[in-house]
Amino acid sequence: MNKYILSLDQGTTSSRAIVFDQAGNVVSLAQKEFTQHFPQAGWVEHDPREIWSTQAGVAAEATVKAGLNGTNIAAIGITNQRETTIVWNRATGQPVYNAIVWQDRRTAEYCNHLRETHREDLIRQKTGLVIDAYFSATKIRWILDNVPGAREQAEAGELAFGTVDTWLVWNLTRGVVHVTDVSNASRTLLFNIQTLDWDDDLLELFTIPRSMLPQVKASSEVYGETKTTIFASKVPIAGIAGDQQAALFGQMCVEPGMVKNTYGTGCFMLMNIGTQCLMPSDNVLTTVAWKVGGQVNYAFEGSIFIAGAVVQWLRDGLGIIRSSSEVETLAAQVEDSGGVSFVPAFTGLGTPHWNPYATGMMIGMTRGTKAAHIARASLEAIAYQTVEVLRAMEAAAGRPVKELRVDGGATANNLLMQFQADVLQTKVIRPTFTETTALGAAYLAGLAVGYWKDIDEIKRFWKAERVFEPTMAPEKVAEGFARWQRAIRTVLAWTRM
Ligand SMILES: Nc1ncnc2c1ncn2[C@@H]1O[C@H](COP(=O)(O)OP(=O)(O)O)[C@@H](O)[C@H]1O
Ligand SMILES: O=P(O)(O)OC[C@H](O)CO
Repeated sequence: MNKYILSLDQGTTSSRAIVFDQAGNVVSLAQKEFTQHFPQAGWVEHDPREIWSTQAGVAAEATVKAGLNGTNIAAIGITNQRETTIVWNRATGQPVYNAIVWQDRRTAEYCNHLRETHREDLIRQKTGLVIDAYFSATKIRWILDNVPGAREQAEAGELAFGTVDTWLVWNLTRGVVHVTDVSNASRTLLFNIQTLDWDDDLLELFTIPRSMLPQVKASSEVYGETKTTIFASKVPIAGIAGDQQAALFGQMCVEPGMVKNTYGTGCFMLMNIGTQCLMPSDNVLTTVAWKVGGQVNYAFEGSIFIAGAVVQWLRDGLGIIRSSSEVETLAAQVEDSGGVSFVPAFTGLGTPHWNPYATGMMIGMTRGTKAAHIARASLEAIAYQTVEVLRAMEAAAGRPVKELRVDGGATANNLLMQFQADVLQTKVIRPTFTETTALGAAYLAGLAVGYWKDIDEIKRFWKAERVFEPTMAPEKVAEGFARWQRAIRTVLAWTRM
């Protein structure tokens, strides 16, 4: 009987499930968007039950579409939007509050206070991260402080915390397994990436009881078996990684120095730095890439909070396009942005600025400004933010980046990819298969159960579909980037910190 790997990819805007065969090909795919809740300015929440129901729904759909049932599935791999925080009651399995999403800024004030009163460099040495509302710790603390009775229940050992991977495994095993993997743990601001354990000093600082936390496992091992009725038989859950780390693995950036950039809701650039935990002084993060075969691999990361989401905003907020793909046709109607600069800092700024209060700004409009110029300025904003991150990463690594592997929904946009290569002055390589996040989780799961022998076997599945070579004159590149930097400075001058 042929066997397959089922990958569950729980993203910020949708839940996806993909069935892969042994050659790394897609056999079937199902996807469902779910509700975004914005209860106050700067707050972003998801309903954990909707995360689970959409994920369970697409898992069943993809399996059925492929004509399979649980007996044909060798293993399940899970990958997820990271940092998003869920706290639930261990006995009932019910969340005590909505999931607080990675983009949520409600704890920015508290982070500012922490920055003033605590040694940020010490926290950085332990976690590889900066103090920012982006990460899970302050979100857990907020739930314990604001949901009536939550702190008492947590202290009595009645509550469990998890990032989305943990929540999915808990539900897939009906409350039997409470685990996460090292890559997700490294995004919480509670995990010491040197000792690879939850850090007692940080737990004390954020007043979080250790009993709430999941057990931290490798990214590729059998964590348990499914107990849900979705599958006719028990299926091993054998791979977990945060979506950006999974994409790094799916892109086969397995050698130090290899870099990928994923263009989804946000943009996340990761560079493999090998087995040593290096801490650059710049605002580049250090994170755990994965633990496979007993070996931990680290990565540098640059995080951009708004990338493809700016295109969604043009569609849903401004209504100047009907579908995301229309942005390319619209932007192609003009040669350039006509002097318009757009900084889409809708949820603050990440790397390298780390400013939670920054908001969006569009500047340089005239009577001649058309929707096409705004579309173009939006795509340019994605590309220029990426330039800032890549330059910071090069400074951290002490060497230039020669090529960038790209993936994610917005890489379908050829105009954006060509402009990206131009302004980076670096080769941009798009693989044949751009759902690398799901692929990475599938690889991790497959390796754990012997579906694939080793990394060398899966390496040969990666193939370039198109290489975008830089063609723009260097003076033009420099002029455009200088204008972008001026726009960023203007946003930061406008913003309080
Ligand atoms: N042709 C396109 N040009 C630019 N952006 C696009 C295009 N197609 C999709 N996108 C953007 O890509 C994002 C979806 O990518 P995806 O990788 O599915 O993201 P996520 O995993 O964050 O939900 C959306 O924000 C969407 O606006
Ligand atoms: O849902 P995505 O793919 O935009 O990824 C979100 C990141 O994991 C946030 O850190």
